[in-house]
Amino acid sequence: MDRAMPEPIYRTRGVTKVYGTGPAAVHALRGVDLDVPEGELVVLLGASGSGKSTFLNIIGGLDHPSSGQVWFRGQDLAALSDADLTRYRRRNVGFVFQFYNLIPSLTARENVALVTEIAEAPMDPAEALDLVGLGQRVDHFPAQMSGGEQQRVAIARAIAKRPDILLCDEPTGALDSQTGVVVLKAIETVQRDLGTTTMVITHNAGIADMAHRVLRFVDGRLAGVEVNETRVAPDQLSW
Ligand SMILES: Nc1ncnc2c1ncn2[C@@H]1O[C@H](COP(=O)(O)OP(=O)(O)OP(=O)(O)O)[C@@H](O)[C@H]1O
Repeated sequence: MDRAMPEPIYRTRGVTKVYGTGPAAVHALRGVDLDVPEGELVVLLGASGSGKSTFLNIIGGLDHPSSGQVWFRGQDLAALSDADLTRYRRRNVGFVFQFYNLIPSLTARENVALVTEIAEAPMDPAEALDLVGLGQRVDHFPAQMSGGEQQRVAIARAIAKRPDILLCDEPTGALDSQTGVVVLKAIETVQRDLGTTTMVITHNAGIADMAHRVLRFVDGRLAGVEVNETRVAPDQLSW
């Protein structure tokens, strides 16, 4: 192993995913080998359909690969039963998607509490909301908040159970750039203050400058991995 590389939180080898069969088969992933170091902020770039979401869904335990291995801290996810994969997902993984999926009839605090009530050692919902800069908004309903604020509630909800990994699929995709920066700041705070390994899919190549590591997907393959020597703060990104 490369000595400069800390023990990876994820290791994937030969991961493929084929949707459908015969002439209609779609080869979404064509053999992905990757090591993700613990605690990093990783950005995934690539054209639409290049396999980014499929890859994130597989390492997040939402889907199984067609072949290949995914190890999470040495545990082969492909070998887990559906029940064990669900347990892994619940304990270890926080998800954030493009659309916030908050429950409209619940306040910010109550939306986060839905998760903390079933987690093992959660944060207080107010603490999680404070971390993403919403300490003053805990009793607001989604309709009373901007898109960026709602997305930060979704981030608070994802991290309140103290997951080891935060997986974000186009978290700023529905936001203007100014609001997007505030959301990216919240994601960076989580990665830095909690040490949560964080992976972010984006179509906005400028966002890659805030990452430790940048993964480029092309047609179901990992075409390149770059390590940023210096990182750019979210409010200094150009996009
Ligand atoms: N459930 C599915 N059934 C069939 N094909 C699928 C399914 N999910 C994804 N695909 C196909 O797999 C390929 C990879 O899709 P994926 O969503 O992983 O790409 P992506 O890089 O995340 O794209 P985008 O940036 O548009 O979200 C695409 O050709 C897509 O149409």
